[in-house]
Amino acid sequence: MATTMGAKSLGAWFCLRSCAEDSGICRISEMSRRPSARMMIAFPCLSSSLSFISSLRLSHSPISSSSRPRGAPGRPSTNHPLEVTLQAGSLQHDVGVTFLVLLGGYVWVKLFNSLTKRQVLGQKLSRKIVHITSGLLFALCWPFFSVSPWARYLAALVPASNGVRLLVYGLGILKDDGLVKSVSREGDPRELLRGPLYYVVVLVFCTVLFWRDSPLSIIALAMMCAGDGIADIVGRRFGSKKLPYNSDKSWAGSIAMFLFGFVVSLGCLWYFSFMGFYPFDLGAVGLKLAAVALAATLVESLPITNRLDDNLTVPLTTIILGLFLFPVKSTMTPLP
Ligand SMILES: Nc1ccn([C@@H]2O[C@H](COP(=O)(O)OP(=O)(O)OP(=O)(O)O)[C@@H](O)[C@H]2O)c(=O)n1
Ligand SMILES: C/C(=C\CO)CCC[C@H](C)CCC[C@H](C)CCCC(C)C
Repeated sequence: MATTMGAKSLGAWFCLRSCAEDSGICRISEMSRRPSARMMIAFPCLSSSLSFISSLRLSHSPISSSSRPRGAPGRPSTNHPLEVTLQAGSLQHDVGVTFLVLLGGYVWVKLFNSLTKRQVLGQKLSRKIVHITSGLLFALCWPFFSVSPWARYLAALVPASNGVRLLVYGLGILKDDGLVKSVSREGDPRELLRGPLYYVVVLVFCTVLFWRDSPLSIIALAMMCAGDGIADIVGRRFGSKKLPYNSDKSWAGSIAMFLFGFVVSLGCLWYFSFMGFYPFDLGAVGLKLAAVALAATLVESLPITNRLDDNLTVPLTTIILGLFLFPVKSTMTPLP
């Protein structure tokens, strides 16, 4: 208890020091706009359990020195022992978060496997819920990583290692009926090498390329996970009226995809804005987002699914159109 309090005050002191260095004047309101500070406010239990390392993270905000490439203007790169300690602290922190998210992903897929086994959920519905939730939950964990340049690469290890897992089981090197049942349509292990594998590849690309620097990543993931996922669930149940140009897809599925993709994207943008990553202005973003959601929905509805998987076409369309509508600020930092 005493250690935690001590660590927190030390962390707060580092934050004040960092704020003062960055802007000259530091106000508490400025602190609370920072993602790590937001995290502390929103998740006090998590923040206290992350204890000392987390407290040190207070000094690692997107606008603080550690996010700048070394040698970039603003603050000279030093080898001050304190800075080395802070960097080591955030590496430990990021490794810890990566491990927790990996574990979360594993438990999540297992949970749906067990619900399917106990016939609480049908296999198709269970697979779609895994499709809707896992990528989104993964992205919602991004704010818990530090602003170190290596954070995005560590985070990308989560979908990447799931990709390796899908390869191993999809190629039949190892057998795991539970995994196959939770993520395949018909229970054929080779299916893991298509939709699910593309899905985790898209997660890796969005994490490494856009990370929390641009709303593009989260919009692409919302359209792929929530939009495409709900189209299936609603379309199968209420999709009696088929689209004139595709008898496999329905108006109900496509309308649900547009609406749910749009609303979930908005929710995620608000969440990242609440965490302090980019501003959220409904008026400015609403129409653009609707245009992106419409384009993704149209592409998903085309009769091309046999040749091109929706897990590739939907995020790709979102990103291509989104690049024009939501310009990406270049903050890619080199690996240390
Ligand atoms: N716009 C849409 C999309 C899907 N569906 C319904 O959902 C089913 C599955 O669609 P789709 O996502 O294309 O399925 P798959 O390619 O089989 O599955 P996945 O993308 O998950 O691999 C369709 O047969 C259809 O009944 C729909 O009615 N309208
Ligand atoms: C069924 C799927 C796609 C078919 O269209 C989804 C496959 C999901 C992967 C096998 C598991 C992915 C795990 C995530 C990368 C991590 C989620 C972590 C979170 C905290 C639950």
